[in-house]
Amino acid sequence: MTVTAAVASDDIDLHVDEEIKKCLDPQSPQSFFLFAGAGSGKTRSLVAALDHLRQAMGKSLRMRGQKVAVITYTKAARDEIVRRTQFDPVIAVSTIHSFAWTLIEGFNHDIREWLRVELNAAIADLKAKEAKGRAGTKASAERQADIASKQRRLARLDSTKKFVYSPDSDNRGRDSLNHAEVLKLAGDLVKTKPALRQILRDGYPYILVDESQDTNRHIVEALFAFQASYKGEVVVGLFGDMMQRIYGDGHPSLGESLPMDWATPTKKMNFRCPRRVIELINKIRDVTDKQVQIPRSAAHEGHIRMFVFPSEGVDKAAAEQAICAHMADLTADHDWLNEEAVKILILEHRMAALRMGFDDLLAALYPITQFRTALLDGSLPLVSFFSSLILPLWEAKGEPFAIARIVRAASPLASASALKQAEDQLEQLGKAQDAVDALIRLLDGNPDVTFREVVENVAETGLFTVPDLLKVALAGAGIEETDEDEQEEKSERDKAIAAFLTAPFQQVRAYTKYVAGKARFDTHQGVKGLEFPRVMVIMDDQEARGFMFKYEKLFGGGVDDSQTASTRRLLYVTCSRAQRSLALVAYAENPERVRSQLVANGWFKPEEISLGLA
Ligand SMILES: Nc1ncnc2c1ncn2[C@@H]1O[C@H](COP(=O)(O)OP(=O)(O)OP(=O)(O)O)[C@@H](O)[C@H]1O
Repeated sequence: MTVTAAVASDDIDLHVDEEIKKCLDPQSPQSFFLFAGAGSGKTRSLVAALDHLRQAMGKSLRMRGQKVAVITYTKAARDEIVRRTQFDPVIAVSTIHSFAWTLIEGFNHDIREWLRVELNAAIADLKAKEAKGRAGTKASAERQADIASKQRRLARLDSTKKFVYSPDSDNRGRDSLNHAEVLKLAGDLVKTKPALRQILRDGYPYILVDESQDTNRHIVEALFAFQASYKGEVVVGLFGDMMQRIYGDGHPSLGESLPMDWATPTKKMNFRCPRRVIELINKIRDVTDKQVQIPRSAAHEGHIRMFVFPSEGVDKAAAEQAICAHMADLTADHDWLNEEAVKILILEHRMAALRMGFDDLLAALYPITQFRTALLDGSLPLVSFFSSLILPLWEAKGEPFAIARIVRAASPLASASALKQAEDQLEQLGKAQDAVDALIRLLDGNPDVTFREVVENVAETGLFTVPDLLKVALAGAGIEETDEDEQEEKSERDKAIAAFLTAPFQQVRAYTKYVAGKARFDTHQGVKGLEFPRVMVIMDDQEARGFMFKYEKLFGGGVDDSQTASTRRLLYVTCSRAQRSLALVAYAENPERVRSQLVANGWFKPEEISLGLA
């Protein structure tokens, strides 16, 4: 066997993990920038680096009270790294927001002075805009309200002793900082306060950042400043891929003009995708940095197909169902017919809601900014009242023990104090049972029952405690019918809750599945970092309504501007999730133009694109 034959081509990137190990050597620490294409094993290299640090350095880090900081983009990614590093406490994994807050929490004086400068600058800016803008308009009224609110906050600053923040909430309290402020503040303070950089060095001599192309630019700049202050003492390791930059928060030119002392290992292989998908994503990438990936030797050929439909007059759900059947035939992979086994990527949550049947619920509440995060993670009390109490109770019908468990845990009728106070405990439990029966009768009796009817039923029997916002909405309904002035004064939020209450209760079932991540739908952005055997990407500019991405422009050979560029990057992310086969579905005003452009630019072969489903 010759020496070259012994080096299998699949090992071409093996040296990268060795290079990173060298960077982590405490005798000669070196920062590094590992940027490489999709599926190249960046996350795997991150975990390998952490394993190495735990083994080689774990003991000495623990003795000095130090930790390795890992910053991830999402909570799901954080949990995954925690799991893959066996919950080792020497590895401190956090999202960017909690990392930033750990750095600055308690620096109340610095926070106060920073806020004073920021608020004054923002007020001056708003006043300048107000002087230039037209008076009496909605924009002017909003500016004035904003100025007044910032002035009130400024006036409160000196009496605020302690600033508070929670990475997982809306931070609406008087002394709260908001998410954007915490990131900018942490970035600015690390850049300008040597003492803070020193604390960071003492606590975290290794800082590794996953998905750093999308990591907030203030924090990224602060990490560069930190590394520059302690060259040869600390390691900052950035993992990412500029082609997968899909949020506006990241540093647009990250990696350009990198300091000379940084190592830049690169990877060439894509371990995830089949050959045909790799060929496609190489083409998509071609107009940017021209990085070309190679498949591993055992990679399958795989399948890609593009289906283009007119944007109007198509039954989209039926078309997508038919595409699954078509893909099953084409690929001889019958799991395309299995709901659970196909990941369908949509551009915005509403597209999933329409397809799954919870559109009224989402359309009512999504526009309210303060509800949005909790609505999408399933924790909004006014909906979780239905999704985690009423729905499970109904689903437990016929299972007395399961019902009793829910009632005992949550019903005031069966609480310990209610039972204690009751003269006859059995009679008290009977009341709870009657309330359960009344609710189930209502739900069974009318498939179109609304959220309002359900909550009214529960309020009447007292089966569960109704959340305050729902109570207010129920009471407000009387006013709305009789007093038009009152109705006008209702806030957007109250209107949204009222609209939600008129939606069919049944919609909560599909909603619950979607927010629990158990549906086949996910957003294009939400699947960054993940992989699935069968992927269907739905591109529909019209349905996505004014979204920042425009597929028809990208496919139709429109002007190459920042919108086309960000759409191209998003397409790169979605296509590169596929492990076996990939179906792209575009709804376009001019399907024929899309087809000819995609064949002309070499992304697809003519037989891989169909107009409609022949
Ligand atoms: N050296 C390797 N040998 C075998 N499988 C690998 C190797 N490196 C990565 N993989 C596999 O390839 C897939 C992609 O790896 P990983 O998620 O780490 O890539 P990534 O570069 O972080 O991807 P992306 O940027 O697309 O999110 C995973 O299934 C992983 O287990």
